[in-house]
Amino acid sequence: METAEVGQYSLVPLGGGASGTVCACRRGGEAVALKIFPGRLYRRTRARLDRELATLAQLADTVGIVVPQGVEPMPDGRCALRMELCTQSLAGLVATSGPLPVTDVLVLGITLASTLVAAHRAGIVHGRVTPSNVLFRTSGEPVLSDFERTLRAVFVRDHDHGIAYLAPETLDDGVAEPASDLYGLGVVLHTALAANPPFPAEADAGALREAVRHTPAPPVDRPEAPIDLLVLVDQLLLKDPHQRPPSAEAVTRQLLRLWDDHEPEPEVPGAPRTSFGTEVFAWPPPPADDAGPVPPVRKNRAWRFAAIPAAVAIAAAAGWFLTRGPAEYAPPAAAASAPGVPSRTTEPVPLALAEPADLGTTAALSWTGPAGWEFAVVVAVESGPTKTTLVRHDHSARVPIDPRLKYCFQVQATNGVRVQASPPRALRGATCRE
Ligand SMILES: Nc1ncnc2c1ncn2[C@@H]1O[C@H](COP(=O)(O)OP(=O)(O)OP(=O)(O)O)[C@@H](O)[C@H]1O
Repeated sequence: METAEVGQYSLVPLGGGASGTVCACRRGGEAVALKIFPGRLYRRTRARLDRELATLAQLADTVGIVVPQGVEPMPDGRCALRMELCTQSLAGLVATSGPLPVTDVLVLGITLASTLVAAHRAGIVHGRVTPSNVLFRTSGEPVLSDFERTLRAVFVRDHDHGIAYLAPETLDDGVAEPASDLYGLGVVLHTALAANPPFPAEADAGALREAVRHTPAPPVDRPEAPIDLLVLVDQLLLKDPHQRPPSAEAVTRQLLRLWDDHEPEPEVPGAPRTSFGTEVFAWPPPPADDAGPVPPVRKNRAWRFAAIPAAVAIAAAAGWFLTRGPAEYAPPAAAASAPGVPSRTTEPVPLALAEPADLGTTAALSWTGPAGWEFAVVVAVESGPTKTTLVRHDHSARVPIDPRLKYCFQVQATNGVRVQASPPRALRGATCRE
């Protein structure tokens, strides 16, 4: 792949369009993705973009999305949006590896549907959920990128761009609603299962518009896939937004039920495996005096993703738990076996939250839990809102609190297959339901 040197930057172009060219960028010891804009950003656009990024950053606490880290100047005077560098997109993955195993499709679906739950609850509609906007982290975790609607509004693309992936109701005016994101999820899952989108992307634009508007999506030919998964994909791709599943929550619940019933495919020795975590571009060899760390090139590493990312597993559990109303706690056993929560085995693991320390405007929490699991802290105001924050492998956290209010706390743990919750702990005499 062609590499350009710009000042101290080594740039490998990954693709792009009207809103900019995305490049993998190595500079010093750091590797990032840069979306380099074709023109300058006006002050008002920049302010709107900054607000949008701040809102997205809140979502990134609980679900997998690529949140750009900010706009920065380039050595050649252009400016660029800096993002974490992912390995590849779903579009790239199916182009090289073919259809994904059903296990991976379920993980992908649960991850993306949970992400849409969080986005839609925050009032954010993505509007372009497509296979090239589904990326994979180096860990293999699938993430949704390209949420920045501000850029799409400023750098307007060719009217026919990406119509193979767009919901029929958005073809004319581009206005997307939550149901349009569900259609996008259908396109993504169809592509993951069939290695092609439902309608051929290379078709003539007029014929493609007609097909997206009127032709029923062709069924996916995967006899080994659960029939309910194939039916769900068909429902997501219905032309009438009102006939699609009612919400991202409903889709997440349905996918989690399928996950609970699903037996992962046995590995066939020598058979090609999905490589969610494989890097697809090779950096040029570093100059001899460049001793800084560079990201490892793992061109042939096959990596099978068969666990739900911790953030998503916890968000799914918390989502269920929250639908029961403010400050209403599910008992730990119920949380672990709640419908919709990944729970292949029910053997409890030791997980206990110590008495919280009241520091006025913060509470200090600490807990014990199984090694290697990831944790999230649930903070609920008595008869008020609840917030869940992923803290990964830490065993303590300080959380901001209002000195006037009573709180309940809980810790949730996940190994990517199960979620378990600690008994709740009260602060200032709050009543926490067991
Ligand atoms: N953070 C990133 N890390 C790695 N690759 C990325 C990253 N962001 C984008 N890409 C890849 O760069 C390419 C260009 O992305 P871009 O978002 O500009 O356009 P697109 O996704 O192809 O089209 P659309 O405008 O319809 O979303 C895509 O192939 C995408 O998968």
